[in-house]
Amino acid sequence: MTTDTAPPLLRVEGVTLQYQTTAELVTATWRVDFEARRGERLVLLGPSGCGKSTLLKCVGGFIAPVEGRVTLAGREVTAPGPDRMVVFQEFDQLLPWKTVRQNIEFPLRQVKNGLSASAVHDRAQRLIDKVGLSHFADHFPHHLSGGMKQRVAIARAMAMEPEILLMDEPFASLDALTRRRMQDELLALWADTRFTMLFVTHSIEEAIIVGSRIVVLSPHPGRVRAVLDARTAAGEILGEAAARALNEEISTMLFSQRFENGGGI
Ligand SMILES: Nc1ncnc2c1ncn2[C@@H]1O[C@H](COP(=O)(O)OP(=O)(O)OP(=O)(O)O)[C@@H](O)[C@H]1O
Repeated sequence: MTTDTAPPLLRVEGVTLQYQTTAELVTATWRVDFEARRGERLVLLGPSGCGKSTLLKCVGGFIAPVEGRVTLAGREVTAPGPDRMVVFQEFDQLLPWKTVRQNIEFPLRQVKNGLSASAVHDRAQRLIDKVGLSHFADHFPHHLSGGMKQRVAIARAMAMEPEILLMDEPFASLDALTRRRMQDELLALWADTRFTMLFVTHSIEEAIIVGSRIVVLSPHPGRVRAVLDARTAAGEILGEAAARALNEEISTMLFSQRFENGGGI
């Protein structure tokens, strides 16, 4: 459970991330610092190109920082691992030749010295039930809607019981109604299991709905502009007026930067 005195689960310290292309060296983020406590829903919010996805990939262990470091539960992140599962935006992240159940069971079976066959089955079934896909367990991905596919991707990631769930704009490709429903479902799932989540979005509304704290990043290269609470001191969802005020505060921050930097959100 989250306590303010517990050491942070995730620490991102002075992280600069770059891409070397044939033409140039692209600096995606510049000396970024933030922390996530256990059980927290931390959102990375910022305009397109500010390095949100690159930061997520770095926490995932897919990209190494050129400066700074990332630690999870005190261990430096140097490679991908089952303690950090990622859910992407794309609908095609599932294996099309496997059913819902097989998609969820597959990574569980890959874990060395892992679970018995019956434990794999039970854990997959529990997650299938949790995300409301009990009637679709034996369906293939092409029979599912976009929202259902994202539920499978979330269930698959959660079945691994990672230390932290990394979500890269997971609902961005969904229609507005489904997106809203998925946000609520994600919060219900969180209320049930209190997992730690790092969630990337460029939607201010989504950040305020989904996050308990929001890291606002400045435009390219991404730097931390502010870290804001998106819940009351008691951890409750913000009232309408407080949510609107927070939205305005963030909009002002992002739009003033936009004109300072001549860039677009
Ligand atoms: N593979 C790559 N090679 C070179 N540059 C890259 C690569 N991937 C990203 N970049 C650049 O790094 C910067 C950060 O990109 P990133 O995708 O992390 O931003 P983002 O905030 O997630 O944007 P969006 O919201 O549009 O997805 C951008 O300038 C982008 O052009």
